Amino acid sequence: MSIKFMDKVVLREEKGGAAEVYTHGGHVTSWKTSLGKELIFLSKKAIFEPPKAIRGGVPICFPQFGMMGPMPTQHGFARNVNFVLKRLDGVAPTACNTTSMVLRYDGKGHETFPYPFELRSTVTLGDSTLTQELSVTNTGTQPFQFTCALHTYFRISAIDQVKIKGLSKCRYLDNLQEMRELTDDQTELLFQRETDRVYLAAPDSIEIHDSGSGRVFEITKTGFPDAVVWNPWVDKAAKMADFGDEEYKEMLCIEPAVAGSGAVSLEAGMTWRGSQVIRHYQASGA
Ligand SMILES: O=P(O)(O)OC[C@H]1O[C@H](O)[C@H](O)[C@@H](O)[C@@H]1O
Repeated sequence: MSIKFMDKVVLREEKGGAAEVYTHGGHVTSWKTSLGKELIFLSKKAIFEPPKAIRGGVPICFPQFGMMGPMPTQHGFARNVNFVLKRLDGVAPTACNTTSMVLRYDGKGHETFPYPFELRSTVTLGDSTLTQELSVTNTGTQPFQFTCALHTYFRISAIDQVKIKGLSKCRYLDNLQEMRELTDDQTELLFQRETDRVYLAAPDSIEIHDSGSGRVFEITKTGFPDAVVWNPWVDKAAKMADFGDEEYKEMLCIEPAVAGSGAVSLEAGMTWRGSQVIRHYQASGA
């Protein structure tokens, strides 16, 4: 792992849980239980050198998810630039379980996205929960459209030990079949190969059940209509310079997204909001 000096905020909650958020990309890179167990995947080969995006954690994809928008670069540019720490009204200076970071863009620097905006991400650590709230304000005079995602990399015991509940019968776009629209006919989603899907109008509650650790992650999203599910598997892992060849076995991305269901249109002066709350618990009998 290559690390240059970068600012990060360490969040702590009363029971002993902790999380880390870098100002680079407003990027959550770690979330640990009160027993010190890491819940978020961060690649051992992650490169901490702006403008490179950090591999793992929770990259904020904005103002574009994937190639769904006018920009030539995958996932927009918020994950490549520095956010500014924002003072939270009504929060005591000693409170250390929440942080708010802001990216202000003046519409200059990206020819294909000439629209000023303010993007704010607020991360709050609770007892067994991590909440991330995004807001986007159009600070310009023209309406604009955006797609986005909270590209969350979960740390799992082993990819053959996890299943996803909540996506059965959902329609999805398969990124491995030129975005062909299909329906998920499995009752639970298991992983035996590369998976890269945009679930359309996905339920707001999705669960990861990890039988290896006995852990359940319950993801509750609001504002994001879609959910992306991604695991690069063997060949794609081998092609990524900042990702270990075997690391696909320890991670799984579930990403609340504004993607296949269509972009958000934001009028001048208006604000859009989206959030996810991730709760973890041990399954009974585990
Ligand atoms: O390599 P990145 O630009 O970080 O993208 C990583 C992955 O992000 C999303 O999950 C997309 O659906 C995938 O197609 C992409 O490979």
